[in-house]
Amino acid sequence: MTGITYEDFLDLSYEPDVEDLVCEFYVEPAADMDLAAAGSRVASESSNGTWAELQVEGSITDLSATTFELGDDGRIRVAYPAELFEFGNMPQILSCIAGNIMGMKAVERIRLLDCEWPEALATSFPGPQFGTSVREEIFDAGDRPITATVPKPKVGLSTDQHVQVGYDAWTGGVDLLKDDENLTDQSFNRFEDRLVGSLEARDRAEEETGEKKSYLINVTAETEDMLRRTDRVAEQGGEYVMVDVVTVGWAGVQTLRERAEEHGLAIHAHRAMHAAFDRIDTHGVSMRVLAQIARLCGVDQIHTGTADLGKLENEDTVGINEWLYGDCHGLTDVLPTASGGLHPGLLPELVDRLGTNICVQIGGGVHGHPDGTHAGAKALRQAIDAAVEGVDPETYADDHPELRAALDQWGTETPR
Ligand SMILES: O=C(O)[C@H](O)COP(=O)(O)O
Ligand SMILES: [Mg+2]
Repeated sequence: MTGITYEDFLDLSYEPDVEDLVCEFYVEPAADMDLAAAGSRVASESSNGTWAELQVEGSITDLSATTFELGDDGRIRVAYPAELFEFGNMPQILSCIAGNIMGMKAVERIRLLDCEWPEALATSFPGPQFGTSVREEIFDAGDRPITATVPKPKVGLSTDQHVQVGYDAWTGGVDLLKDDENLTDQSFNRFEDRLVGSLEARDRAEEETGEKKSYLINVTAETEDMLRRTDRVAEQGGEYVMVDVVTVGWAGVQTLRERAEEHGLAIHAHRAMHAAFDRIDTHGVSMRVLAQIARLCGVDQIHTGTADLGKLENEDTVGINEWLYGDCHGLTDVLPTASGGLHPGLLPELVDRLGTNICVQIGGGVHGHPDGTHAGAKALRQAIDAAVEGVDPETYADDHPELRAALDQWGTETPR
């Protein structure tokens, strides 16, 4: 029998194995602890230790995590052995690396900042089916970002109104109609009616414009309902489903990913509620890690912010997007979506900061156009075209009246 205490989880000479999952945390220790003590408690509680000394036999420490780096700025790095995890089970992994430690009294604050995913663990997940290729494969969008719009008000439109707004937006030049995060199957706008009506309107819009159009319909629900709705999207000839990944939970996303592949459907991920985890920058789970999890679980598009240009607080949108584009042991990349308080006047700066390999999603900045949704959609497309061509929007607006009206309305101000 050997006694094992939390101090056994600290080893500054440890060199992580290539199969370890390495996590970086920011830690503020409790008042009566230093960073070494708090850091060892983190590794202990998130793997196989606890507050008390344990008497164990055999090689149980093979499953222990090791804190191997203590930074002056409160950053620590912890290595987790692969055997600690059930491969392909995201909830189990998160119950380790972002579980009890988030509420543990040994730390005042703790934030999971970043993960280095080892190959075997990363590839035990499917990753996205399509990722950034949707721009080319579905929309033939060339060099420009694809565009989406969410009808506003976010809930309350009848099905007929919602369908009409979609038609007006599509024919104005928008690629994707998107449901809002809290619209699913309510009494004023039933999922089934909205699905059938919108895809019929999509077909008409495609015929009129000669462009491919698609619909991000929100299937967020209890898992069995979500799958039934996904089946219906496929039966009706949709290309995408949309899901609120944080509120539905990662188990639900994993299940949805399997069903989406059976139908060849892409997944658009809305991140509603992410800020409960990542808004306070000294605590929780960073958006960077949430985006990594989403990629492993297999979403094709995800909201990653607007690089500080919109109405929502943003963590490092550029850095998160770079991670989503970068190599992760051969997993397909993810198309970042910029959304939340955007309007046409912000697009040159947005494209400057984020590039064109994105989806630009605008709600209020389309439907709040002084001449309505159709004109708002035209203004959005004109602003995109101007940004991609590198033409100043003021100049472009000289012979594009819809863009002119949008610029007169909102200028280049960032809304709140
Ligand atoms: O779901 C979203 O992304 C938001 O509803 C965007 O809406 P907004 O463009 O009006 O901020
Ligand atoms: Mg919304």
